[in-house]
Amino acid sequence: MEKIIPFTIKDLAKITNHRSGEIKFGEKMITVPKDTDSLEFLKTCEAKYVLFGIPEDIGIRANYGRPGAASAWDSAIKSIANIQHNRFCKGSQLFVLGQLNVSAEMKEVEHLDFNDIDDRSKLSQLVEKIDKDVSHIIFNIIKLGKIPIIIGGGHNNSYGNIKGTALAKGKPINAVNFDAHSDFRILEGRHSGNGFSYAYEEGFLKKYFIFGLHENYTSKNVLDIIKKIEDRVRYNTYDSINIRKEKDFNQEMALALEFINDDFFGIEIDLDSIPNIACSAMTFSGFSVEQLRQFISYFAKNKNAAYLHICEGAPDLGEEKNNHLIGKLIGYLVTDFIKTNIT
Ligand SMILES: N=CN[C@@H](CCC(=O)O)C(=O)O
Repeated sequence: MEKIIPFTIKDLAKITNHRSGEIKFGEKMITVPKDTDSLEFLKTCEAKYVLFGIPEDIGIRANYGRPGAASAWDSAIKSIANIQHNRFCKGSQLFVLGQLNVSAEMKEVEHLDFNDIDDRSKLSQLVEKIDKDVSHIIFNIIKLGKIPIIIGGGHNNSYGNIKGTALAKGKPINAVNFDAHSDFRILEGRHSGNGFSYAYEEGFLKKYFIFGLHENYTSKNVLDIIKKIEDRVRYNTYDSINIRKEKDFNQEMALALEFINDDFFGIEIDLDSIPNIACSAMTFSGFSVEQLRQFISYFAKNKNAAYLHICEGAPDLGEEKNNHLIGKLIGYLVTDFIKTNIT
């Protein structure tokens, strides 16, 4: 776990706005004591959930996207530290592991250009490097019987989450992905658009349900591939649920759960499925925040839910005066997960 920058009690104190008569998550969340190995500490720690940040956007750059998602972790942890610790949710359920140290990699990509074939290959190689670290860390967390809550970063990190969980569980896992995009693009070198196809091809992902695909942004090629493997990969579209009303949101959640619930599954949330959220693939049309919150609550209730990954939110691409809002949204999603997760 040497690639982790631990989050200390001092870091937490700096971002918590203390008020007399109130108790904030920042006063109750668990951090690793000074000079203690995170993993050793985690073995003895009672908190069930492990918060882990991946402040990178290299996978997004390698996918011709707009960088900015590296800033979501900072924004999220600041918001989470200021949630009220009360009868509805307790900060002490969360261990703040810290963030993946990607500073060297982020420096390296500053001047790389997606349009240059050599640069693109360098970007993909760096994504592979991050994949290894992410899967190693997720493996260790899950092996200890804990539940990771991962704040990205690009959706490329679905690969490391799935691989790490599968290795820890000793078998391939399933995933449900609330997303406008399939991220099942061809195996052309790693990036944020092919985390699930790589995990599938390499045998870490068994069954995959994509919830709320945007019909306008899914290629014929991907639809054809998915059609051929529909015993293992299924989807519904946002358009068929919220626009044409051919399908019902709640019934679709039940169908998706039935599909993936024969084994452990990861819950993947891409914030580019929600309108007006600053993201690489920002949109004005999509499911509401309330639908997303209901989705997390619904899937978290199941004992097979192995982790939660929230990604692609990019405060740096948002309005300067309101760039705390993505962190605040992530805070709601994290507490929705904790409040209903019963594993
Ligand atoms: N993870 C997101 N993948 C989408 C969006 C790409 C982008 O614009 O950043 C995709 O590959 O289509």
